[in-house]
Amino acid sequence: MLDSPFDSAWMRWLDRRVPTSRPWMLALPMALAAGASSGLVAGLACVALGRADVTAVALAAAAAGAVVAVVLGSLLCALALSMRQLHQRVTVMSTRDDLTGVLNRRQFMLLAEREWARCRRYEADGAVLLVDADHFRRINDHHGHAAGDALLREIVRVTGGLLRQADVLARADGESLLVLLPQTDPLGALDVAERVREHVAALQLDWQGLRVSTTVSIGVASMGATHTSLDALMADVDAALAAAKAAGRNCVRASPIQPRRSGEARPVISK
Ligand SMILES: Nc1nc2c(ncn2[C@@H]2O[C@H](COP(=O)(O)OP(=O)(O)OP(=O)(O)O)[C@@H](O)[C@H]2O)c(=O)[nH]1
Repeated sequence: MLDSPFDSAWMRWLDRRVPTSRPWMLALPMALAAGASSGLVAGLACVALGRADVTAVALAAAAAGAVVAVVLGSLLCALALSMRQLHQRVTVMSTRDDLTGVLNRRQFMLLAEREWARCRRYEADGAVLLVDADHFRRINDHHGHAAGDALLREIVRVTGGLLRQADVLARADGESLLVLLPQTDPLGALDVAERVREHVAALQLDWQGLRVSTTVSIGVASMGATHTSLDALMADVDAALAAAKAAGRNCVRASPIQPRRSGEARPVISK
């Protein structure tokens, strides 16, 4: 949950009492309570002053009180509903990437930190992938920034379609994505990375009659005992991506802590 002025105690109180679909649930009880109490007060005042028209004054006061309460209740409802919408919008803006709609890096790091702690606590498996589009500058240069944007969205769509519900997909920055794979061992992470690589390589964006495509290089790092912090893990995944780029792109490289596959000189898989 975000820290924001919308999280103040009174906002939360109001929010609980104003269901989106039934705003009258606040206005109606307020009107009844205000009408009854102002009628009662007016009636008592009439009795105290010895006036004869007790009932008429009490009824008039009750009606006036109810009207005022309905107006106030409606205003409060409108305020609560617009604050809620604003809160939802601020939450989306601060956690999601505008272009692709997936989580932003900041939010990813919060979730990764939690997963990191869980893995350490229970000695569980988990992995992070860093997926970076290859030579993306050329896409922008040849087809324009809008085509690059559309291709990025397609890469996100394709990648997201390959992940489980518990996995987390985020935009790291520019043309790179981060994937968090909870409960995934090193070989499982390599398999996911390889599938992402293959599916992106097969992607063909139809852009103004032209076929636009790209490949991705992917770094993989598993949450192992050798990492003393999440930062160390992220440094490993950066290094693995750099190795994939250096190896010619359109391939997957894992950080050295990955167990080796039989016969491999390095713990990597590639195209
Ligand atoms: N269309 C579009 N382009 C972006 C976005 N973010 C970053 N880029 C572009 O991605 C390109 C990244 O360029 P580089 O860092 O040189 O990397 P690259 O060309 O992909 O080369 P390698 O990563 O080394 O394979 C730049 O042209 C950026 O403008 C975006 O949101 N939309």
